[in-house]
Amino acid sequence: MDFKSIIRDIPNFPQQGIIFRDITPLLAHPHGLTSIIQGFQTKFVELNIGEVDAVIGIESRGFILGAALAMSLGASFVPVRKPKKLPSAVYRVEYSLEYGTDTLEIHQDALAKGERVVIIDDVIATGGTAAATAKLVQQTGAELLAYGFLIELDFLNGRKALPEVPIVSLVNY
Ligand SMILES: O=P(O)(O)OC[C@H]1O[C@H](OP(=O)(O)OP(=O)(O)O)[C@H](O)[C@@H]1O
Ligand SMILES: Nc1ncnc2[nH]cnc12
Repeated sequence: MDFKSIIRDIPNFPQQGIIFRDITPLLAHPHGLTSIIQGFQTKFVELNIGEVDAVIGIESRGFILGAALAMSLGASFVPVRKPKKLPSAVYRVEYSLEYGTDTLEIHQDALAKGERVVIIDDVIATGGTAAATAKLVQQTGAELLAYGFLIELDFLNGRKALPEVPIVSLVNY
């Protein structure tokens, strides 16, 4: 499937100068989500990352892709959320976005030490969100195997902000 031809470009959203890559038309396509998940799985197999115990999905668009991948792999799904959403004890990290700053949290008991995990999100821009999520995973003691992004904005060099694990992206701009 030609993802790029289905993803919609919205200029000047949510701020002047940003081209927002809108994945809703791809999610609306009857085979869109299946093709994305197949894309992740094929690339993870090629990279030989091995058995995945848990998929970490980053709020909110990462929940859609992460939950679908977890189902397909027969793995756990663990949400990383914006602040004050998770009800039990959390680890917390602050990070920068392409536009603004934010905080992310994970439940302290969400992952066991040594659990083998991948982090999934729709977009890597500056890499701040994904790097913050790796810090949260590190605090739990789980093992980060790889990242999966539907979209990578190459010109922002986000992958330079990430730890040295394989990075899969399905569409590049
Ligand atoms: O690489 P970065 O510069 O950190 O940017 C990437 C993040 O920005 C977007 O999230 P947003 O905060 O807009 O949240 P949403 O998924 O809830 O719309 C996107 O879904 C990624 O999570
Ligand atoms: N340009 C962009 N399009 C969609 N999501 C984003 N998240 C950060 N930058 C983005």
